[in-house]
Amino acid sequence: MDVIEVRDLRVRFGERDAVRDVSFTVARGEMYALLGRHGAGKTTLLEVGAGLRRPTGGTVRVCGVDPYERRDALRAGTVWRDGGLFPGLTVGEVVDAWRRWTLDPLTAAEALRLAGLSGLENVPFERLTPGERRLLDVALVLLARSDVLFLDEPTADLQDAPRERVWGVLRALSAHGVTVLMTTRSPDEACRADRVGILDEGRLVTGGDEAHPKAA
Ligand SMILES: Nc1ncnc2c1ncn2[C@@H]1O[C@H](COP(=O)(O)OP(=O)(O)OP(=O)(O)O)[C@@H](O)[C@H]1O
Repeated sequence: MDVIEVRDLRVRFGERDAVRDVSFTVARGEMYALLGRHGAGKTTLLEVGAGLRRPTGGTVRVCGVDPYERRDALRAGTVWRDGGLFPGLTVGEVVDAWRRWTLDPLTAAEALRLAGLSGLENVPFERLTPGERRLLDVALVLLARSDVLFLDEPTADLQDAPRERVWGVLRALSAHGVTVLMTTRSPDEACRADRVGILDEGRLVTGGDEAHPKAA
């Protein structure tokens, strides 16, 4: 079954369609990158997929359910580009605090291992590199056993080594069946995903259901 199904999606702000007639699917364990320029509609699409915004038209299903109506029923996590700021706390303290708000969480050690941050429990948040901060955000959504990730420009502004580290973690998660819908403005980054959908002024100009290797 496709984990993410987007059909004829339209999102209108006032007089303007930010997303129009967009259809695509993402299979379990697949990494799908939405590539587009500034203002192309990537974040809006991610918000709808994550159940944070109701579409104007069309449908979105995540694991077969409407993410806007039944967000609590989904094990889906979202990481925004700006990410969390946790001054004054160590990595372990951040994760422990998050666990207290999470139903049936993973252990802190397991979430940090999956996010490639094992051994950093005692490191203050301020000492983390930008890449490690991004991965800490990933660890926090993994705590809730999320198997669908919506990632807003996960490698933006990272240098080569931390970017590789983030990709390594995402690849490992994908290999274990985690489904990833990510956005990027970089064609090079997009091409590293299993599939790329190019968004231009709200329309998916390529990357709809015409090419779907994992469904074959
Ligand atoms: N809440 C809103 N109200 C009105 N217009 C909005 C709102 N959110 C987004 N837009 C508009 O919708 C269009 C798509 O915006 P969106 O943020 O989805 O693009 P994006 O591809 O994510 O861009 P960026 O790469 O800059 O994040 C833009 O024209 C934007 O100005």
